[in-house]
Amino acid sequence: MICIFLLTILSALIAFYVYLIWDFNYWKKRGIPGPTPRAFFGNLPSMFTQKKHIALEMDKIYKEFADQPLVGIFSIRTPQLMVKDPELIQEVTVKNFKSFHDNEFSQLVDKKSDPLFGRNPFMLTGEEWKERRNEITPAFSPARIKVLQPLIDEVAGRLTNYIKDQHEALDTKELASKYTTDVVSSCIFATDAQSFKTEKPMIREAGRKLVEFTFTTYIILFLVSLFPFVKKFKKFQFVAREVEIFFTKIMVDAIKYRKDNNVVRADYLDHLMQMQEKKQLTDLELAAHGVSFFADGFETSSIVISHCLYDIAANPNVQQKLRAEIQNVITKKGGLTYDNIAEMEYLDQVLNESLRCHSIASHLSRLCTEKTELTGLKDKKYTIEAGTLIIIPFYSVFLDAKYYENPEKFDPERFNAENGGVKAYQDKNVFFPFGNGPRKCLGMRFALAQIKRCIVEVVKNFEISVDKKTKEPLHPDPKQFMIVPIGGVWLNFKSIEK
Ligand code: HEM
Repeated sequence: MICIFLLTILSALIAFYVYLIWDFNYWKKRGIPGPTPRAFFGNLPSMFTQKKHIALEMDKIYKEFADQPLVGIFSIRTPQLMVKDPELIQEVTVKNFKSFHDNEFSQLVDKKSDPLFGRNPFMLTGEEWKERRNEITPAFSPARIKVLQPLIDEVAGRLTNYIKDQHEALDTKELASKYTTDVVSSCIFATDAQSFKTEKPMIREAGRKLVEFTFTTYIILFLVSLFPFVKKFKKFQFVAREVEIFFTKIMVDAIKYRKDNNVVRADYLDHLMQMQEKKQLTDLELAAHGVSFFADGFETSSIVISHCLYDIAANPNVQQKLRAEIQNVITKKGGLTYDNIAEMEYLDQVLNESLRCHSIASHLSRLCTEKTELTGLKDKKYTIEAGTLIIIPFYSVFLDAKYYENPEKFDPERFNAENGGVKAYQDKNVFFPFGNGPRKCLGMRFALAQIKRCIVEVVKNFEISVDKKTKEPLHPDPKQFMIVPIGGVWLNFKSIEK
């Protein structure tokens, strides 16, 4: 009896092992090079062991296959294709977009399983994605963002007052999260999130729950990597029900307040209200739009702000030059309007260089939805099967010495006008911090407006320096999905007396 039992267990283990390694010849058969995968882990063990950030793990593979345009890798047992060559990246994201319009997350949720995330453009696929993106794009026009500028200014003022009241080094990620939470909440929900006043304000806590990867999230990601077919039958819920109820109520209240008090302001909320009338959207659908803006808007921008302030603090010459530009614009133009800030060329260079040195994530992803042929260098053809997940390792591309001289150096001058500006790198397809092609970041204009306003506010009012509590060189925290430094970014702020 025991023998039969042990034999059954052994057979099951062997069957499972064979299942795990069954496809490990996939890339070899197609003539695509790649690192040897390990049973159970594939080539990206840190996705689950969390010993190293996934960006560093991918970077190791990227460098190991330095001269290869494509590298075949495995996530546990599933073949994935790392596309490294800039021309091929352009083919996937732009030229052949019709075969690569979805991303890796889009298969995990739907509207039924997760009413809020299931309606976020980032998660949608095909026609529904297109429709939703078209619906919301006008809300991010320069005119609508300009209307929000006074709200952003007000929060920038709160930020300055808050910093002045502190007498020790501050964790800039935390500081920037307070700022972006208040800006985004004021711009979408017309509500003061009170991040600078209260220790744990409700909106910030709910926002935290929206973006954090919980243990359950990791289990789901692990299971779908192990058994990819599960995605066909089962969709998941990432936003907890209580968070869904919280944000739906905020959205409904904001709209009611506007209607009851006849508030007219041509902004994002106004755009949603017009859509509600035209398309008979439900409260839940409106809340989903609001939550998309909130979730996509506060965390990403706060990471970028904290990295950019770190770069400015660590490079006193850059700080001086930037402060001079800001003073100059204020003196000549009389104030910090949306247009005046947009005209600051050096600020743009500094921010772009910071986005290059510190990508917010390891890669973009695209799912191949129909068999497609890509054309590489010397007209070499590569056939990509439907279902293949494409990994575009932008973290590594931006730090590749082939495209950037002395890539580890923070040097805003590489983006100056004499060198062709940022366009020179965009034309070579080696700079795309907001993604590329029709699926490029929808909130880029808003992100730039809130980030630049924050940087200008801080550099105008404070001399900043890196505090010894910061662990240098910065090293990505393996426990976070986005690239956030271990231990935080601690800066000292010295008020500039006028
Ligand atoms: C500096 C801050 C930000 C960065 C670096 C950033 C970066 C990105 C990237 C890399 C993508 C994927 C693009 C692709 O696959 O080609 C993306 C998508 C997206 N972002 Fe952002 N983002 C930022 C801020 C924002 C903000 C503030 C919002 C909204 C208010 C936003 C809304 C979105 C949306 C809706 C998508 C999905 C677009 C689609 O799939 O059609 N992002 N972002």
